[in-house]
Amino acid sequence: KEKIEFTTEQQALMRVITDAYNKHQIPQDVTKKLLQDQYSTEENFLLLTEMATSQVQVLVEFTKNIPGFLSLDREDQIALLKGSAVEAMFLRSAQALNKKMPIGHTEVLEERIHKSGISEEFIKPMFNFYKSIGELHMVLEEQALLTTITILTPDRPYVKDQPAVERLQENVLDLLRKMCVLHHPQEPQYFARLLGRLTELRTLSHYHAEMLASWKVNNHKFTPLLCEIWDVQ
Ligand SMILES: O=C(Nc1ccccc1)[C@H](C1CCCCC1)n1c(-c2ccc(Cl)cc2)nc2cc(F)c(F)cc21
Repeated sequence: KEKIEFTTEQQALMRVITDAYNKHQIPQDVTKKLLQDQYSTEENFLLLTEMATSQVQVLVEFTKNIPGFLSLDREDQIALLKGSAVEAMFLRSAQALNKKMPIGHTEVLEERIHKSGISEEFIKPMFNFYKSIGELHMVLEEQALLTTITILTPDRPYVKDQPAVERLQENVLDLLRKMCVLHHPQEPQYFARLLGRLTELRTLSHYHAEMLASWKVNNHKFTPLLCEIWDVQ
């Protein structure tokens, strides 16, 4: 049985990333609203654009806490944020859906998302992804590290100094690998499965602009920030 040791740097990194991740409150707001009422497709679209806009703002704050992120080239910081915002939102959505809830709440939530106005063709791939995240039963630290790894993806468009991003990402990957052995000792392949989800996440995120454009509403209005980050309008 492998004895897991964390260096002092890794312990500090884990604490900083987990604390920053815990500051996010949006997913609870979304699930609470969705469980409270059945909204029209217009109201759901507005809720999505509002939530997604604040999610981007929260993501910017989160990245400031990633050790070394602010030392990256300024334009590369923007490229990493722009390249990961949609994926981070879908990851948060998956975690929101898979949170432990009172009996029957998850079914209501799923039903309301099915009926939210999203076009049928995207329901299946989206819920497949949510289910595949749920099956992993990630602990909070793993969720926070996986989001960080998504942000620190070196091969995003327009990133100039990829090696600098790789160095930061490697530290987080090393830490995540240890956390996986610690929390899932019976599943030696768990870390690999976790990283495999990032491929599924990237594929799902390719559809996001189409998912929004095909939302069953007459007027697809976006905030300026979403137009910037989400390649819409
Ligand atoms: O807002 C959202 N997700 C969000 C989460 C975290 C942070 C920011 C946004 C939206 C809702 C969907 C129903 C209408 C209202 C918005 N949302 C999505 C979702 C996101 C983007 C596209 Cl293109 C399609 C679906 N999947 C969800 C799963 C959940 F358990 C869930 F609770 C909310 C979810």
